[in-house]
Amino acid sequence: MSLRFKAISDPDGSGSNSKEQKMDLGNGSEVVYVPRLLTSDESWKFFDYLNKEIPWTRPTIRVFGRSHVQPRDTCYVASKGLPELIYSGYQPHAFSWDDFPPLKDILEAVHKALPGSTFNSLLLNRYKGGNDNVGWHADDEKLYGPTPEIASVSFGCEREFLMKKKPSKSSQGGGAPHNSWIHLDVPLLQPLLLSVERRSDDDEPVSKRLKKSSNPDHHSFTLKHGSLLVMRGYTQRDWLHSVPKRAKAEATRINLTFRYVP
Ligand SMILES: O=C(O)CCC(=O)C(=O)O
Ligand SMILES: [Fe+2]
Repeated sequence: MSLRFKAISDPDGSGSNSKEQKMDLGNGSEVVYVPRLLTSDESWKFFDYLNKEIPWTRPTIRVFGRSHVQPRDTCYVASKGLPELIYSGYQPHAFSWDDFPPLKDILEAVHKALPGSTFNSLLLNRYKGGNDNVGWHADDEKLYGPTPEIASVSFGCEREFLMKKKPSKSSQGGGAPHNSWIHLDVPLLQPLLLSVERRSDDDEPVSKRLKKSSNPDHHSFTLKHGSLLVMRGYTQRDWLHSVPKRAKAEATRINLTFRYVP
């Protein structure tokens, strides 16, 4: 069985962000993909600004009781008065939206694409080549509540974004591990060939860009320059995601994940 993105509105094929596509992951989890939230030119302007102006840091974090230098640069922006974010034993300094005005323009584009959604904090990541990555995790910090909506905007080098289902409760503890759970840190999907920038990709249904997999518990997306990917519902409770190392991804990618802290 293969789950497919369903185009929910593409009346004119104009290449605007009306080409929103939804994927129902089951049990109240959903992913939405907007291939072109921003035009390529706009997106390169934002990329250059962010690459140069954001005070990127590469903190030491704790994972499974061990200290590591996080394998990507990061920065955090949040509205005043929100509780502090702590992840992997690291508490980032919260910069203000006024420190980086173009972020407010990107946030406005996200809000416009997702009517009714509100975001008041932002985690920025910069991957300076194919070695930089984010391992399997869920953004399930209590701070975000049980069903956080996370809006992820990507700039620069296309990278693969993998999702896999967490083991079901019945397979945790006691019995044999869930089949697909054995290689926790090894992507189970073969890498997609990183596509060379092809204009026509914009018009290609995301279903065609999905790795063909017989396993409905694993999905792979190539996140394009200027695209928006939204995870909502119970996605953080039931699924993990990662951006794995890719030797061929030499160029820099910047990703912004907008979140809401109630
Ligand atoms: O870079 C990405 O696409 C994902 C980043 C991410 O998962 C995170 O910041 O929590
Ligand atoms: Fe994440």
